[in-house]
Amino acid sequence: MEFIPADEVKRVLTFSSLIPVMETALKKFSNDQVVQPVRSVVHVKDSDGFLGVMPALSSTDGTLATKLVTFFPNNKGIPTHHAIIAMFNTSTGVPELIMDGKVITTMRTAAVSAVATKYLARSDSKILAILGAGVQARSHFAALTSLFNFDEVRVWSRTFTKAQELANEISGKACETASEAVKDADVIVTVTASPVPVLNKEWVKNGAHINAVGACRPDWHEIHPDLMNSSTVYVDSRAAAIKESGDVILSNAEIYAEIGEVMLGTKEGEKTKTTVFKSLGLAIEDALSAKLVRELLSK
Ligand SMILES: NC(=O)C1=CN([C@@H]2O[C@H](COP(=O)(O)OP(=O)(O)OC[C@H]3O[C@@H](n4cnc5c(N)ncnc54)[C@H](O)[C@@H]3O)[C@@H](O)[C@H]2O)C=CC1
Ligand SMILES: O=C([O-])C1=[NH+]CCC1
Repeated sequence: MEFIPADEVKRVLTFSSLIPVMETALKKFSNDQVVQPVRSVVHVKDSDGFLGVMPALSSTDGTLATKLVTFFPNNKGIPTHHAIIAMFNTSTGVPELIMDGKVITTMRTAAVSAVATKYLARSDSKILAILGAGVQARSHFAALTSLFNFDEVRVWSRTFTKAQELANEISGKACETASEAVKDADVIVTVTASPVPVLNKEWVKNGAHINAVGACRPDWHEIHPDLMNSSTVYVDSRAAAIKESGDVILSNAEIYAEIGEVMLGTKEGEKTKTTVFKSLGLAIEDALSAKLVRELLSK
């Protein structure tokens, strides 16, 4: 069977091609055009990692796929996330190919945040703050700056030298504290593997937009409950958020809408308060990204 390695995926996939596909994926998901259970997760206690199984069917796209993703936050010297995506024939169920899923996970997550930011942030957003300095921090910088012209980009990480490294790469400013990084920021991205909040209510300017991307476990949260409860909360999937998101579960915050509902126009984009987009990652994002990669490779 054909295997498409990471460097091939990386060679063809761009944010300009991926961002519109992610918008379509989110709309289809919130319009019941996708068959997708909440992912199954196997916790690997000894190393505090997990394996997630993420199947999705989009009949209108002729796409049946599943991603297998691992997140081992204690990995040192190798990435914390690894993944493969398998695609199947929708008429026969015959497996057609296996593709690396790490590049897709990295890029589609940031592409989804970029779409959410397009709908929820103020169009004149000037200051971007990134909390975390790993794979998703870099990817989010690339995706968000492909849509917005920020005057200033700030980075905070729990290890200052890591923040400095990333800030040097992107001509941004490294900050010693998260509160300094987010002061007056219009768009904030939280991309840490922290199990406890890294972002507090009193640091955030009213009306800012937050992409809350880490904390994909029910007992982990990145956003302080007071901030969750004083913001308008959007999610990628309601069903997933009430099962997987510690930010939602531990704060008991009300979910206003799925971001796909805002895109479809079935819910208004409510922007008067601070907005939080809680991202967990959807199988349909991976399935349609894999379909896109396949199409780009066949050109
Ligand atoms: N919503 C989604 O679709 C996806 C979410 N994620 C999540 O995004 C987060 C970042 O992922 P990557 O950048 O790939 O991981 P990474 O391992 O490359 O980077 C993690 C970052 O978190 C920081 N960190 C770790 N523990 C911390 C703590 N206790 N306090 C503060 N900072 C801490 C590290 O210093 C590093 O900057 C993870 O939580 C991951 O599970 C990742 C992929 C998809
Ligand atoms: O959707 C995804 O692939 C992931 N979400 C959190 C960790 C990996």
